[in-house]
Amino acid sequence: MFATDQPTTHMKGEGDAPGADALHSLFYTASRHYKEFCAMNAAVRLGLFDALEEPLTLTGLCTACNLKLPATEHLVELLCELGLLCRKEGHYRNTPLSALYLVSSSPLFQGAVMRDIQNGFALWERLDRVLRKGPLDVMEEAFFENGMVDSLAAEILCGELQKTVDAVAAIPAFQQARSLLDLGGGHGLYAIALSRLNPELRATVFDFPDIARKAEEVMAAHGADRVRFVSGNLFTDDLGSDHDVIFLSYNPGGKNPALLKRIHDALKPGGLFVTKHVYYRKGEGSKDRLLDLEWSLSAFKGVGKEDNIYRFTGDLSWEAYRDLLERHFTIREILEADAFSGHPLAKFGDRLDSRMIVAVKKRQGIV
Ligand SMILES: C[S@@+](CC[C@H](N)C(=O)[O-])C[C@H]1O[C@@H](n2cnc3c(N)ncnc32)[C@H](O)[C@@H]1O
Repeated sequence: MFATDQPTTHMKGEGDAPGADALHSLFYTASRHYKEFCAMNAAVRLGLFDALEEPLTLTGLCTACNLKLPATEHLVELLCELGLLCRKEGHYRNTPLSALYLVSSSPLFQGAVMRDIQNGFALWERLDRVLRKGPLDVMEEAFFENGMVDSLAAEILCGELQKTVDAVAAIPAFQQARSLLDLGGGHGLYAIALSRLNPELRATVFDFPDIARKAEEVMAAHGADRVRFVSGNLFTDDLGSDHDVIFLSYNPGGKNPALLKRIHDALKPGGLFVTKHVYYRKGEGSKDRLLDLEWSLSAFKGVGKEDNIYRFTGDLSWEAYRDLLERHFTIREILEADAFSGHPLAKFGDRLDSRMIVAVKKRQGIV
């Protein structure tokens, strides 16, 4: 049956037919990374890193986490290869990396980021349906509420939050500010951190009502008694007036002229507007095909999505947004992603080439 002289149509090297190595290499890399993610995720969900804050033997670990052999041995050895565990004299324990980010009691625990990535896979598994029938409809509020805000909160604590608020706190006018509005502030961490950097500042986190519970939980955990939550839709509801600072980070309205007018109206003359988003230059196409494809998996029932990642209906190009901004604000500073952003990460943590703009409101209104 397997005689070498048996004719085959697609043997490697025969005629112009390509060998399968290049294809198998794609399968291999993609599936291996996926399996590694599953292994890390299971370890977090089963509390393995929590147990390995103290060194344990394999049997000790199995008892502590109620796990079975031989799979557990393979898992812990794999986690050693990935740099998340180390083994010494028959005992396993966390490395500094897993101790800081994968132990659930750590303030920098990244479990929510992993859950959000996992939720993203559930959408990807429906790609063929999307290709035939179009994007899956999600309520905008539910989309953000469904783990994404928790994930963003965990992710930005690893660097983006600190770099961003340090850049804002370095602006002299910020130290004089008494009121700040964090529009689409979600978890509220920016408002909380900025209020710590200016003891006279009172901050309002404005977001959909579904986000209130999460934001209030974060505020309570940080004892942020000068920060409050106000619920509403930032495109239609009252944003208040005479704010000293308006902060807008990664929001569907980040390139929208109508929202810019509302922000201008809600700021006092001379007030600071700090905005951090991914912009597209005029005529620019895809920044990342994989992320564009992910973007196309779901459609908001609310603001419309356009074809590329973080592009929304009604968005202005980078040039047009900056021109409009310059008519009504004085731009003080434009920071590139390296100055404030964290590591690129799947699903909404992607920095791409985002920018942070610091602008001051001029005296005349937008007409
Ligand atoms: C990607 S998250 C960004 C959260 C936070 N600003 C940050 O940078 O980490 C977008 C936030 O905007 C909120 N949001 C989106 N559209 C909104 C709207 N129309 N009105 C109020 N909040 C909105 C979402 O609920 C979510 O909390």
